[in-house]
Amino acid sequence: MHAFNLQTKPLSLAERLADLAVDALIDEADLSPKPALVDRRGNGAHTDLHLGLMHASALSLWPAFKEMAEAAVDIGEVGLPLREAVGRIGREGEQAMLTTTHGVNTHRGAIWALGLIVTAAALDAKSSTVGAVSVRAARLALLDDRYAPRPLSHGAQVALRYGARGAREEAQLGFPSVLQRGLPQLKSSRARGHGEQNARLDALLAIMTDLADTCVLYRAGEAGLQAMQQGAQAVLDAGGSASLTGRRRLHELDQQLIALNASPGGAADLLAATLLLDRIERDGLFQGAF
Ligand SMILES: CC(C)(COP(=O)(O)OP(=O)(O)OC[C@H]1O[C@@H](n2cnc3c(N)ncnc32)[C@H](O[C@H]2O[C@H](COP(=O)(O)OP(=O)(O)OP(=O)(O)O)[C@@H](O)[C@H]2O)[C@@H]1O)[C@@H](O)C(=O)NCCC(=O)NCCS
Ligand SMILES: Nc1ncnc2[nH]cnc12
Repeated sequence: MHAFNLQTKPLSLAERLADLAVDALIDEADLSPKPALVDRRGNGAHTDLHLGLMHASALSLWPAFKEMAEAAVDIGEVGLPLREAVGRIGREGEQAMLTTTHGVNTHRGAIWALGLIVTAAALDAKSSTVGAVSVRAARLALLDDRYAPRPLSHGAQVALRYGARGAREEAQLGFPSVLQRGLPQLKSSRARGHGEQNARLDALLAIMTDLADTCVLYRAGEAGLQAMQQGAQAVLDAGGSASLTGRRRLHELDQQLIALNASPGGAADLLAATLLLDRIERDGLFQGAF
């Protein structure tokens, strides 16, 4: 008999969804050149983040994503018991992330967005279109978790100061930045033959054109948000990241946002959500033997 058992056990639905979520986070981190964000080139506008930390953080979240999907399978319906189970698992995931990163917030927004998507997808693996999954995710996000602490987070501070719609509202509305900006741009750039990396960059830029990114508002105020939205639109208007002029505009945007300390971390999370929903819809969830 061979020393190794080369037959791998089929993944459960929860394991497959956790794999897809972690892959989406790693694909987002690796995508380059992203304006003012951590990527293969460097740390963007961040002093406390780097690519290795983003990868380690993504991997540390695998158990939380798996547990959220398992809770969805066990509980079986959208309701307060599932919302509160997922809230508890999300908070534990945040702790695992902070232990891994020694206290740096790498993926708080991503735990929220991708956690809801993983949970919603696991609730009904046969109904895994982008529309169906995002509606279930929104219904979950609309429920109030009685055990959630209400800290004066960066998002809460800019909501008070500017009246901005943050991560919570984005999910409660069914991820409009993903469904109306990121995914249509990803598909149209792919259809124009721009190549996968450029299509993903264009999807990120499309999200940035309209998002009230609370990271940018917190770090650089309304001037920073305007620079992000207008600069992203200028890249797309110039032909996107696959064109020479678009690439020049993208470089200018990178420099401008770094100078303003305006890192679009919320848009990065929503790109990861875009990639995850795209993979779930394109590849389906029935590759294992669950
Ligand atoms: C409901 C929560 C999302 C909490 O939301 P809230 O707005 O109160 O909290 P924040 O701590 O500000 O986190 C929100 C994060 O979401 C991302 N984001 C920003 N704008 C948007 C948007 N318009 N739409 C969607 N997502 C958005 C963003 O995450 C990224 O940025 C993070 C870095 O930001 P920050 O901490 O501000 O860091 P720095 O500027 O670098 O500051 P310094 O530390 O250097 O000073 C990074 O992590 C990215 O992920 C926002 O930060 C939800 O989190 C919640 O309720 N959690 C509790 C547990 C729970 O119920 N979980 C459910 C699991 S399904
Ligand atoms: N690539 C990235 N750089 C900085 N902050 C982020 N938050 C999520 N992804 C990020």
